[in-house]
Amino acid sequence: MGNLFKYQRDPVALYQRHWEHYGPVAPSYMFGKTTAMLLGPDACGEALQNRDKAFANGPAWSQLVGPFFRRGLMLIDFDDHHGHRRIMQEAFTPQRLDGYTRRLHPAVERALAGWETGTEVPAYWRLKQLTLDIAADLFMGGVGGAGRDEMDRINRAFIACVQAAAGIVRADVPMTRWGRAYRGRRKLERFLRGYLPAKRATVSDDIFSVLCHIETEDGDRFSDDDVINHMIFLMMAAHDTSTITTTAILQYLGQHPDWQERCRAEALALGPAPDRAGLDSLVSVDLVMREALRLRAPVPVLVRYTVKDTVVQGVRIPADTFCSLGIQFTHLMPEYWADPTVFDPERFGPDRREDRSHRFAWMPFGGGVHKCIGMHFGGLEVKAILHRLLGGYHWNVDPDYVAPLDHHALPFPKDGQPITLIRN
Ligand code: HEM
Repeated sequence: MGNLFKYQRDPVALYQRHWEHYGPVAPSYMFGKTTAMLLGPDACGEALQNRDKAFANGPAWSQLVGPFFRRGLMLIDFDDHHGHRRIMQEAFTPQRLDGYTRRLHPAVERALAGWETGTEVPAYWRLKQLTLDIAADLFMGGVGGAGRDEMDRINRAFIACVQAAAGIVRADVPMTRWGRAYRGRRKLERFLRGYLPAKRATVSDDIFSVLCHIETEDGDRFSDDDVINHMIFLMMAAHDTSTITTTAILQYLGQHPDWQERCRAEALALGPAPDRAGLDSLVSVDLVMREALRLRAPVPVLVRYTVKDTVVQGVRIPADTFCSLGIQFTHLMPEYWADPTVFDPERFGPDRREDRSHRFAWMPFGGGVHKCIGMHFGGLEVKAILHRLLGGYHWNVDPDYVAPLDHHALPFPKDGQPITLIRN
């Protein structure tokens, strides 16, 4: 297993030790092979920019979650990726984002209606349910006959697919992470394929329908398999990352009542259902979101695989090397950030702009051709949830609380991050 267990215990500590010993390109042993850790903005930036096309996504991410998110946009490369990305880009134009924003508010309102107040709730799990409900609404246009139990099963299927990243038995074996993930994938496919004929037949403004009907100027369109593969990856990418971000923001705002008040004042000034420009004008919420994405990057490590020999920061990396890019580690480097572990959203303010200390100092959405295609949508979703939470509730979190993060796949608080919402 090599460094796998050390990673799961404390990834940043593991990366720090390698940085101190080797610098920006560090050998590391994992799954019986020598891999390369790329540490700091220079090494990560070189891999993300990928000037000599030596780094591929597919063979790297496939080793972690390949069978479950196969042919998702993040798992395909080069010309194939370029073609699919051009089509998918059509689903994220400014006009489409305006439409999604209009649908966001009622979806958030419906999802938040069931939240208990005055009693402790596990914020992470509630938000995960909420973002999945939003995804079902915005991505699928509602889920017709599917009730709460069915949606819970869908949520568990996504969780199983994501948790496969930490599987040790990497085959379809019952009672293992991969076994559960294979079952989850089959469930998701059945679920989505059931809606496909109706989505092909009529045009609506949800992402499922958009993927069924979009066409580039050259007439390129997605096949049925493409639509299903992209939907499964998109729904996972959209709901997991937004959940982690919103959970972290709830924690920090609960520990910093001054920031909570500042954000609330902005939210209340906007009215009940702000449009995209309105959400984008939530300046303090934006600073807090950037800081939360720095301190708790939802994707703390990116992975790549070298398809030919290459050189990073003067160090030769041979072909067929699995590489991990230390995103979270870079976000905490004192060389680029003042008091890096302290919550200080003003560091992103116009007077300081610490994120400009290096082009790749802050990269929660990655960079280069695979940079997150949903980053604007994700920001709008997080802000729409916060806008409603701040407008309706307040909350406190013990200033000494440190989220006990599970690092088997994407980082989440093992205790669910308990929180008590009080109505304003
Ligand atoms: C806070 C929210 C989010 C974060 C932190 C995040 C992070 C990332 C990162 C780091 C990557 C790059 C992966 C790589 O280079 O290997 C990525 C790619 C991607 N993300 Fe996001 N993401 C977020 C929200 C979303 C949302 C809301 C969607 C969809 C609506 C989405 C869809 C995608 C897709 C399709 C890719 C693959 C892009 C490509 O390979 O061309 N993400 N995301």
